[in-house]
Amino acid sequence: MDLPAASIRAELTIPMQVADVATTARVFTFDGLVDGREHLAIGLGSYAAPVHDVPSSTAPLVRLHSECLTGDVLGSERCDCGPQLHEAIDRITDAGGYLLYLRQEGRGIGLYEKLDAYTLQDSGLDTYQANVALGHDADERDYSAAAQMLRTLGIDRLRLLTNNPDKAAQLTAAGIAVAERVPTAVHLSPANAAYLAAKARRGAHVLDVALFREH
Ligand SMILES: Nc1nc2c(ncn2[C@@H]2O[C@H](COP(=O)(O)OP(=O)(O)OP(=O)(O)O)[C@@H](O)[C@H]2O)c(=O)[nH]1
Ligand SMILES: [Zn+2]
Repeated sequence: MDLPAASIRAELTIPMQVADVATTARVFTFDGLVDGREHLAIGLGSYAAPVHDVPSSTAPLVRLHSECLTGDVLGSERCDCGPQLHEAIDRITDAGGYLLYLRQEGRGIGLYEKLDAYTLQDSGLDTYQANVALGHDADERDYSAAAQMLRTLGIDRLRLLTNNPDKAAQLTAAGIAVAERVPTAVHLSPANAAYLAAKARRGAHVLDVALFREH
């Protein structure tokens, strides 16, 4: 699939403190992304160093993290996005790689629509049925911009931290080699059990029960 080339718009260093872990992030913004959204690439560990210092022989650990304001910022327990974000920051800081923070709130339907979908879920629909009831696809995410960002950073081969095979399939179709799919933990809480069960039932995610972590 031919994607137009993007370019780096700015590159800056941000010192971070996440939970107990202090780390440094190298943050990139981009021009020319196909969906016009303000996605970030965040280099961690050895990739927090300027790109030209990074050895090209190692496949970086990469997570495509879809924005979830309620989970990432507010600590909502309706989903497992917040703990997965923190897990990704820890693991990528150790291994070296990139967190792509993708502005795909609500699997691409936006924040207000996601909250409407939550209301429908409170009256009995599951997470995918609620999207469809609102006139959306079950999952509207397209990872073309993520592939453009990776190309721009000089990454054409990576290890992908995810339980979602669609992310690997879309990157592969865009010409990025996924050397390995590294499972992310499943962070189980009473409030997100139905959501995780719906994901497992739909079968589009590989949820390894051994990786379920109780809060
Ligand atoms: N529409 C909708 N979006 C949701 C809901 N719960 C979480 N999300 C969004 O789903 C996205 C995260 O997707 P998940 O299916 O949890 O995980 P994933 O990114 O596909 O897979 P992993 O890489 O394994 O974490 C974020 O954008 C959340 O805002 C929901 O009930 N409805
Ligand atoms: Zn979430």
